[in-house]
Amino acid sequence: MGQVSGSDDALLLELVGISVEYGAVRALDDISMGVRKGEVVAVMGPNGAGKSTVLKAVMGLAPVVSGQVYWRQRPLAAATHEIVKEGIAFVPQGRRVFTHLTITENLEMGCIYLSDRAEKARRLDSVMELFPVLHEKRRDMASAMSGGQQQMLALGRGLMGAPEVLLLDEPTLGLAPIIVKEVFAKVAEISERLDTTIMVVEHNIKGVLDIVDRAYVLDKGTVVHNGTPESIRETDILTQVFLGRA
Ligand SMILES: Nc1ncnc2c1ncn2[C@@H]1O[C@H](COP(=O)(O)OP(=O)(O)OP(=O)(O)O)[C@@H](O)[C@H]1O
Repeated sequence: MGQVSGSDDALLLELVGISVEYGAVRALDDISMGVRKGEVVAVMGPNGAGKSTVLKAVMGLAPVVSGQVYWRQRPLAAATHEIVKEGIAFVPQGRRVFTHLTITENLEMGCIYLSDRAEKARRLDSVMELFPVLHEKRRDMASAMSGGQQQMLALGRGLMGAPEVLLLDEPTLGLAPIIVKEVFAKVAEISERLDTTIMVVEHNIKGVLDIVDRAYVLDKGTVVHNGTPESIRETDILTQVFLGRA
């Protein structure tokens, strides 16, 4: 968890009254949430609660029917590729690495819009320093990497945009327990070393609560809890939503 800075409680990234509809399915129903500079915030909840849709709504990838996303207290109305340039990176569920490209080429895709070659090289160096495995395998094709290594690559590619906020969608999905620990440790390290603000959607409740400052619990498209990991551990809110009693 990085240093939470700023003179007030202003949210760096904020969703206000957001509703999303996929045809007849109301995936998010008037939700409000956000993240302060330096915070690591989790979004948790059962399958279909709307967690991924929260991140997609920020990135302009979900059909928002009402509400507004604010970035540094200003409405965020840019197209998806512009949002990345604004300083918000999205690491999608399932990693989505380019298997037919090398590790280096995959990383470079994270700042494809950048024409400054020296800056691109600087970012490559710093990402490879953070992820020694990517440096070691930099000339290998991504298809030759394990699931855990591909997740590190997806994180590294997100960081190539030098983001202020990193949005992570289920970074530990499908990984072995020992690798899950490594991924959480790396997310915590990114927060500590780079002071990156992080919003992470996770199904691994125990693991994620150990690395976040705060968490939102979603159920059926609404926010049913917002608080510290301690506040969540002290209530039975998770039992209620996961057993369908909320
Ligand atoms: N592209 C889509 N078209 C239609 N319905 C969708 C689409 N994407 C999501 N939904 C529906 O919206 C609701 C919320 O989905 P979302 O993926 O955000 O949930 P989630 O909490 O991330 O779930 P999971 O843990 O299963 O990924 C679900 O009912 C889902 O079926």
